[in-house]
Amino acid sequence: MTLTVRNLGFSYGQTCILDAIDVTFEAGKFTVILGPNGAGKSTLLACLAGLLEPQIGNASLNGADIIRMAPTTRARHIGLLPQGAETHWAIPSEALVALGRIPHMRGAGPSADDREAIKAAMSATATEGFANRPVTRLSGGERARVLLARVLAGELDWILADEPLANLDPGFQLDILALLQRQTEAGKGVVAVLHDLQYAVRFADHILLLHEGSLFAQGSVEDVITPANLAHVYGIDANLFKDEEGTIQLSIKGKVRL
Ligand SMILES: Nc1ncnc2c1ncn2[C@@H]1O[C@H](COP(=O)(O)OP(=O)(O)OP(=O)(O)O)[C@@H](O)[C@H]1O
Repeated sequence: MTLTVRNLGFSYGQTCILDAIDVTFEAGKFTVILGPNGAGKSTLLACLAGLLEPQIGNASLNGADIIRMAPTTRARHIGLLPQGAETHWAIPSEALVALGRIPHMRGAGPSADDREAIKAAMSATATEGFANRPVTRLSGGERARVLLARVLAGELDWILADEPLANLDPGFQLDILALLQRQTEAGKGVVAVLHDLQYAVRFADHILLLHEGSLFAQGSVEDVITPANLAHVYGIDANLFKDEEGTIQLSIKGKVRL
């Protein structure tokens, strides 16, 4: 399963938001999209999820244009965890997670497979404890985990996650990153927008660095997280180094002095 973006351009009215984006996403890899606020990260994910139609070029799954796929077919392959998803519907958590199985259901309620997938997703996100509680009565971090469980329950080939760590405490942030990493080890493709460069360095197999709607750099951590790229895109003074255990870490010293 290959997810590909070819010469993709997206505009709101006359304003160009994404320009000439070319990427091949690989299954079994953790791809992290980085870039400053407003760089176009969420817009790119929305194009990959088939929610926005690019005016130029396309996003395709195994050669099929994503925007032209039947919504149910698309939903069996690609799941989007949107940024800061609010829920105003007092639906019990487990019922919300069960919605992630709808693309697989054939009419007559959940099958044994559906129930198993819902249980596994809730266990992986440590959300079983509030299965019966309405999502409107959860904390921001608890709700974020339930929403991720909904995507996991779909057992999709591709998980697109827009800032999946927002609202999570450091322990859960690491749990969720490890969980997403396990998905890639099981052969799924994960594409996540992150703002935390340290986590990107630690977890990414491939990094896309967006800047003002263009793909400023892409490649491995060492290819992309360079002092010159970080200074240009974020205006920060930072560099990679190896700690005593030989693990690559990022040191952020501050803003670039002009
Ligand atoms: N519905 C819209 N109409 C017009 N412009 C929009 C709309 N949605 C987003 N934009 C603009 O598109 C640009 C890219 O937005 P996008 O949400 O993709 O950025 P982002 O990189 O995800 O940012 P952030 O890190 O702040 O979440 C921004 O300049 C934003 O103001």
